[in-house]
Amino acid sequence: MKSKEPGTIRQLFAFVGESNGKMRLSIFLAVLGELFGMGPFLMVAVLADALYQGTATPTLVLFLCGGAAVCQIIKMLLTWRSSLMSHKTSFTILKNIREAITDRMAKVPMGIMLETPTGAFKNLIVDNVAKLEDSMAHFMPELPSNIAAPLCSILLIFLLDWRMGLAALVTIPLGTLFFAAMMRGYGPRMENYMRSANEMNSTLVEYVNGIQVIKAFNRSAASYGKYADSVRYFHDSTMAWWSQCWLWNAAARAVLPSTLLGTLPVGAWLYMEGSLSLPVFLVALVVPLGFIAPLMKVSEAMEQVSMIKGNLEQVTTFLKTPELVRPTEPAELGERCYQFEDVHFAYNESEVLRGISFQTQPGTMTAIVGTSGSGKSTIAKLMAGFWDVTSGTVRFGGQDIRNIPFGQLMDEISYVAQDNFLFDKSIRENIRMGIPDASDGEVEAAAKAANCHDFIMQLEQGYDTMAGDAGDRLSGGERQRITIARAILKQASVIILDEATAYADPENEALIQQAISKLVAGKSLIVVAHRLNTIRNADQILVVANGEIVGRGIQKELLQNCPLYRKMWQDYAGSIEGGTEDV
Ligand SMILES: Nc1ncnc2c1ncn2[C@@H]1O[C@H](COP(=O)(O)OP(=O)(O)OP(=O)(O)O)[C@@H](O)[C@H]1O
Repeated sequence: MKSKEPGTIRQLFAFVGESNGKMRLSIFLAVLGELFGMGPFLMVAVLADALYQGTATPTLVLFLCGGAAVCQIIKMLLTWRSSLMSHKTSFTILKNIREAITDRMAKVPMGIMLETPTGAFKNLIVDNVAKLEDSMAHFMPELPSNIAAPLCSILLIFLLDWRMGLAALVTIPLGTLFFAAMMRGYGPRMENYMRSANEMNSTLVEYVNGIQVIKAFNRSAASYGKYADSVRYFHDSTMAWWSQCWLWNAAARAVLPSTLLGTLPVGAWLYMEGSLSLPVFLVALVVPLGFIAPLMKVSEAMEQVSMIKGNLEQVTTFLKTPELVRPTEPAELGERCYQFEDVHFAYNESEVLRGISFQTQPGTMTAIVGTSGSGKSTIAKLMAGFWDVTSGTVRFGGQDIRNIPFGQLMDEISYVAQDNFLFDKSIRENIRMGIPDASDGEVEAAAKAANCHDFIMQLEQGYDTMAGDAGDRLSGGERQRITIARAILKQASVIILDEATAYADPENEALIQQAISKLVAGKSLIVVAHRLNTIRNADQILVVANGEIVGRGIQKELLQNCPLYRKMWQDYAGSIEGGTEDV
């Protein structure tokens, strides 16, 4: 419920952590600085009065001027300390927010991480948080001090003459009204602005990633409809927002500073009437001019609150993503095999797996085949613990997978996905990720087993070539073999291959198959397969259609009693004759 959500400032303070005291002190110093900032005005009032009364002496003038200078210096020092502390605190808040996000990233279902566009995470961690810094560092200490400064000025004028105090306030109701008109619907508009900015950034990242395809088809940026739409939407929503604000903003900024509209006629009338002295008249004219700037800053601070709110909302929404709850103590594992017991799974509303039950045996190969979109990869992702089941149980080593710490499960399995990701580190370090403390010899042995040693040695710097630099020169199959070398080095007891050979050419496929056979020697292998020839010798083949297992057994059995498998095999055989191999 929205009303139970803590306010923006409270939410921010939740991230202040160890710097809570510093932030409060910085606010206190800023307010104190403003109080000292009133000193010179007070001195001017006293001096003007003394001059007018004819009681001014050189000592008094010197004392008042010195006092004004000291007040100004103290104000400067206090503001400087306050600003320093608030910036430091802001960076602590940003650090805490970023840590909270990255901590959450490690705990949310891995599937969410894999399926969220990279651009969205970049927005969240870099852009959103950076925007917060600027708003926070100034907003936190300046808001109280910017409120304190006008209040002190007003108090001073009221003390000198309450009628002039009222006259100085005359523009505030009208200015506030204009300001309120500007802020109408600000929150939702801001949210819309940020959503459209995020969407534009995400599609931009997607566009850059897909630039090869766009060029290959000789298309312009505008032809990439999603990107063009998101830019247009960002432009339209920003313009709609600002055109609503501009008029009221200009009106508020024009009216608020015009305190002379009240003080000049009222003061002149009271002075001529003889009930107001000239020094008080002059002070009442000048002092309000000093509180206009802080008041304008208060109005800007209101905008900043909305900005902070919008940015914080993105952060808190992600922080509320339910995490995968796993124990911290290692679980006792039996034989390293999987048991699916009546597993149902839905990504959102619609179920993609229904009543899946099967068991794998240690040291054997289980293949999962089926029509496109039937749920094969989802089964593999549940095995890797990327998502939790909706109902039913996935067991590994006899334990419910939810009772196994994520790190322990990851030590047991190697998950080789289709989009074989290489970090922008040296190829050696990419392979070493399998076991961070592996020696160079072990890394090279794994690379040899995965049939990558030869092509790595042909690269300019061999194993020390950066994967990013080599990226263009590595074929999909070569990249695949590097990830297999990584998995070989890891020595996990279970290997999960998700469509590992889907896009390899025949020569690469043979090399990949050799690499895989070394990878899986003596291990349990689960393979999500598109090419039926790679799994014809599997110990168990599961045929999936529409989220259900419609056939299971070895190839020979399935060819006899599973019509879908028979058809897939016939299609596959036909495609080979027809010159392509995809099923
Ligand atoms: N993150 C997701 N959110 C929502 N739906 C998803 C998600 N991932 C997959 N799906 C849907 O779940 C269903 C099963 O997908 P899955 O990738 O497991 O099928 P698959 O058999 O491996 O398909 P393919 O062989 O084409 O890769 C599909 O309808 C797919 O659109």
